[in-house]
Amino acid sequence: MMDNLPSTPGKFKVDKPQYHHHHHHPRQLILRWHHSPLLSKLVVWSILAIASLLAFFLLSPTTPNSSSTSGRRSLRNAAPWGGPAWEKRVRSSARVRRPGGISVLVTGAAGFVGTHVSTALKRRGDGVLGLDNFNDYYDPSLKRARQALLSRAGVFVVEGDVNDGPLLHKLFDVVPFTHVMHLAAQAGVRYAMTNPSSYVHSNVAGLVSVLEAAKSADPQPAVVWASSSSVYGLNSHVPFSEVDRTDRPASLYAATKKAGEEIAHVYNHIYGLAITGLRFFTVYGPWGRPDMAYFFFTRDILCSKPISIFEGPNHATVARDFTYIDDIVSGCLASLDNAGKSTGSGGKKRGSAPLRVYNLGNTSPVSVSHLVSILEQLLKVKAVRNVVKMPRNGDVQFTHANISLAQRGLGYHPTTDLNTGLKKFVRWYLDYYPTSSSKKGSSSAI
Ligand SMILES: O=C(O)[C@H]1O[C@H](OP(=O)(O)OP(=O)(O)OC[C@H]2O[C@@H](n3ccc(=O)[nH]c3=O)[C@H](O)[C@@H]2O)[C@H](O)[C@@H](O)[C@@H]1O
Repeated sequence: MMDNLPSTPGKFKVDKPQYHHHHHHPRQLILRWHHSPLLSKLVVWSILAIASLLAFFLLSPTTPNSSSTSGRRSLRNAAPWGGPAWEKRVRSSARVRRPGGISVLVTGAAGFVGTHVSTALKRRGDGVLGLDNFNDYYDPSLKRARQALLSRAGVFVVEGDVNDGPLLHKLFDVVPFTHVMHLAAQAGVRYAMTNPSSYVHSNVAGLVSVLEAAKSADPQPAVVWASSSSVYGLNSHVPFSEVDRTDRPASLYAATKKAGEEIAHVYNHIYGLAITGLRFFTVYGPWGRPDMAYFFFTRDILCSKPISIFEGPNHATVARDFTYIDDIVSGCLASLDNAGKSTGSGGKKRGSAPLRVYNLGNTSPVSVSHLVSILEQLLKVKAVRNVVKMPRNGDVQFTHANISLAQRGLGYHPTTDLNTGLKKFVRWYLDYYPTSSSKKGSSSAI
């Protein structure tokens, strides 16, 4: 499956911005030199040379904000943006429809968490504008289905990349967003060994691009973004608390999320941006990510394909603090509501602003083998289990969140146990892939 993935997934090249820069026309410069024909000729030639160089760099597929591999996707694949009709859709989607409501730019809106957070915000009357590049790290048709869901809820998703600075600036020009919910990222712990550069591109460069746009915006929004439980890495102090060490990541994915937390400190310190990082603990549920174990275990169990269950050294169990999507959504909304205010404007800091990190977990780790048992019960199909030694490709043996900080700061109280949450996932799965239970031996539905 991994072989089909692009080297840099989803880095859709976006069209050049459609607004105009006001440069002096070259003729205005030339006219001043009309009394000296040689000089004017020289000037004309240098201007032409500079202009063609500029045109080369601006139109080349490897402009600074795109990775070299993204050039494989030609400009014609990009969705156009800009223009009065587009701006109207953007404004309408971002319009607040309740007193005291907030207006949120949600990046990664067609992603798993992004879709749920966007619809929840819209439901309570907040303004929401989505941004997503619809990359093909996993089946883009699932993202399109989520987009349809969002569209029915009144959320417009702009098709573009977080690395596209001009697009972000344009969005902030059109809408004075009060908040940014930055969820766009290259997820997945093990895939980082296959495609390391996509993690740097999305999770490091992409985050910087979003924070750059946010710090320049006037008013500056407060930023809430997705970090990861994986930042705890080799930490063995349980349950994981925000004060524990996070300087020993076990995967490049974790390292890019940890880098993001340090980058957040910089933008808070220099520009007065209010920033909250959320360390999500293995989030699952309806409309989830097909690259996650609970999802592909379900698919594979249904078609009697063997599944690999990892175990640690000396047959130690591997466990995760699986957290249900609705609990995560509550935590995200509470984070937005408690984000505090950015103090700067137009790139200048006016005072200190909050900088926070919260664990959003479930506080009850479950072994992978028990997760499989629950799925077997719900699907009424026995899994073909292969217990294998956990490969050394980034996984940690267990995660367990201490959530007291989020309880105090956000009123975060997860209420869904794994059994209940998986029941809802399986119900959705069988509804979304209706042939999956009858079509034995085929996994083509995904
Ligand atoms: O908590 C997080 O921050 C991370 O949670 C998940 O990462 P992970 O916990 O590794 O989730 P899965 O890939 O679904 O794996 C779940 C468990 O199943 C195990 N597993 C995975 C794959 C497999 O074939 N067999 C197997 O036993 C893993 O070792 C892990 O213990 C997400 O995929 C990350 O994007 C997210 O950042």
